[in-house]
Parts: sequence; structure tokens; C-alpha cells
Amino acid sequence: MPKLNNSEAPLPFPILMGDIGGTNARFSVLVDAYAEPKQFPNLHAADFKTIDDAIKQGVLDKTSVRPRSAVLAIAGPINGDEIPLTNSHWVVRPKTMISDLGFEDVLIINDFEAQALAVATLSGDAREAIGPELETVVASRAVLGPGTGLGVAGLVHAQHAWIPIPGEGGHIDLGPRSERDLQIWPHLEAIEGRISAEQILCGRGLQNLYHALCKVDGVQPTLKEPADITTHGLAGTDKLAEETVSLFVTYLGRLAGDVALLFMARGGVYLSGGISQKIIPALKKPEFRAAFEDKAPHSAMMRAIPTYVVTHPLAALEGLSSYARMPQNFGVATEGRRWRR
Ligand SMILES: Nc1ncnc2c1ncn2[C@@H]1O[C@H](COP(=O)(O)OP(=O)(O)OP(=O)(O)O)[C@@H](O)[C@H]1O
Repeated sequence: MPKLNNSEAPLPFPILMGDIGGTNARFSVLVDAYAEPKQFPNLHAADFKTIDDAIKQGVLDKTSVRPRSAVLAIAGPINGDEIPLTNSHWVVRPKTMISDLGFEDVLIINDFEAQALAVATLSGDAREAIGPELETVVASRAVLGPGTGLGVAGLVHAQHAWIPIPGEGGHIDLGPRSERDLQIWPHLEAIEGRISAEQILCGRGLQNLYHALCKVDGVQPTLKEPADITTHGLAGTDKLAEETVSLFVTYLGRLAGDVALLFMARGGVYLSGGISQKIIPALKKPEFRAAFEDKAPHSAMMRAIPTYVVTHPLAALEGLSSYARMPQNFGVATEGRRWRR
């Protein structure tokens, strides 16, 4: 009978690694600590009844390598032996994976924890600097990812190791600051009466912000999808879409600065998620960095903290493979989320 495993021992090779989002699941296999990971085609969760079917048909049926262990990064809180995914019908059942798919050892971590692991080791060509090109220092970092939702994680550097701190930072309050903000806030759709960061800083949030601006200006909204808003905003072909994108990067900068303060992230703040890469030209305008640095009495300190967009298409899997190769370099907590045969 598979059971919880509190061991800190490295996962046995070959290791299956998975980045399981609400829409997409990406897998790769690491044969040993020196090999390059073998990447499998991106899978859509909607095409498979269960995650076990996806692993079987999308990975195990396509290779003769038999992974002995798995480390999976999932979007959702990890609690107990049955872990439902946020925004997906899949339920992760590590005990069933062990008994039915042949794994000896399964570790489940949070998707933003995997993003944090990636940020520890991403090279210069896997990221694009926003604002001044500052020297990278080995110090705590943070990652924020606006996508379907808003993920936030810290990466604390202590005792010669990188310690990912997953949290629910996307749900902290975001307050109005400027005159324009004070006009907009009453028109934003709230969650139980409050404007959390995720009410604005994600795909749905872009729509929320655009609609609030339309109401303030008494204009009929014409744009529907988040991508329509950013496309017109970036091209300058719709005035309110342009303002929506400008405010979106302002608020993202404001939150990124707060998260940097919280973790003392001298090593930099990294923007991931599906949206950041699509709005790089807007992030490179002055508003993002201005809001990021506007943190009196610590503005001078903020000016020395680099900010980046993660441009690597498979950053979370990169993070998982860094960890799988050298677990001793990372302080990944395994209590209550590692199972063995
Ligand atoms: N060009 C764009 N501009 C703004 N928003 C976009 C754009 N393209 C996609 N989006 C929005 O980004 C969100 C999807 O983000 P993302 O790709 O990060 O998905 P995800 O949450 O990581 O899920 P998965 O991991 O399953 O891919 C959706 O809300 C979508 O509407």
C-alpha cells in the first residue's frame, strides 16, 4: 500500500517531471543527473479523462524509459491524498499513480514553487530585463505570474540553498493610489467586497479593468477577450485599451515592488505567467519601473533591484529539472506531499 514518505533522499532516476496547469500539461523525463531532459509534446487537459491517462498515453506509451519517480507541479493547494486541480477536472492521486503507473516515489509541489525553482537558475537568454540592466546577485528573489490567475512565490536564499516559498500572494489587497485609481475602484468587480490583486492582474482582471474604465468614461465596451485588449492597447488603436494596458503594468509594478519588499528580493523580481511575455513592450515603458521603485522610504533600494520577464517557454520544467538533478541545492519541503511504494 503506497504511503506518505517524509524522506529527504533524492528522487530515484529516471524522473518524470510535469508542469500541470489548468489548460496545459507539459512533461519531460530526466534519465540521470547529467542528461538533458527528454521533452514530450504539450498535452491539453481537456483531451484526457484523468491525469493518469495523460501520463500513460502522452509519455509512458511513447518511450521505453520507465520513470521510477515523478515530481509534478500543479496549480492548486496540496492537501491529502486526492488533490483536485484548480481550473481543471483532473484530480491528482499519488497513491494510484504508484500502484497503477509503476512509480516508486511521487512528489507533488505547487506550480509557482516550480517557477521559483526556475528563477534560481535561469540563464540570461531565458529572461528579458525590464528597466536598467543590473548585475544579478545571489540573493532572495520573487516571481509573479499573471495568467489565468495570479501566482506569486518567493525564493529565499539562505544557508547556501534556494528555498521556494509558495503562497497565495495573488489574493492580497490592491488599493487605489492616484486620482484616476479613485475613479476606477468603485467600478471594479470585487470579490466579497474587496479588490484583491487577482481581480485586476490576470486575464479576467484585464477585462475587469477595461470595463471599469469604460464605465468611468461613459463609453460602450467593444473589446471582449484579454488578448483583444492587449493587442489594441499595444498597437495604440483603442484609447481605453491603451489606458487599460498602461494601468495594468502600473499595478503589476506596484505589486511587484511590494513583493520585493516582503522577501527583500535583492536578487530580482521575475514576471512569468501567460500574459507577461505578451506585453513586454508595455512593461518596458516607464510606468512599470516607476511604480516598482515608488516605495518610500526605500526607493533607493528598489532602484537597485532588477526586474525581468521570464521568456523561457518551459521555465517550470527547467526549475523541476534543476531540483531533480541537485536536490541538495534547494530547500523544498516534502512533508505531506511525497508518497512512496
Ligand atoms: N495576448 C494576450 N494578452 C493578454 N492576455 C492574454 C493573451 N493571451 C492569453 N491571455 C490570457 O492569459 C490567460 C492564460 O494564461 P496562461 O497561459 O498563463 O495560462 P495558465 O494559467 O498558465 O494555464 P496553463 O498552465 O494551463 O497554460 C487567459 O486568461 C488568457 O485570456
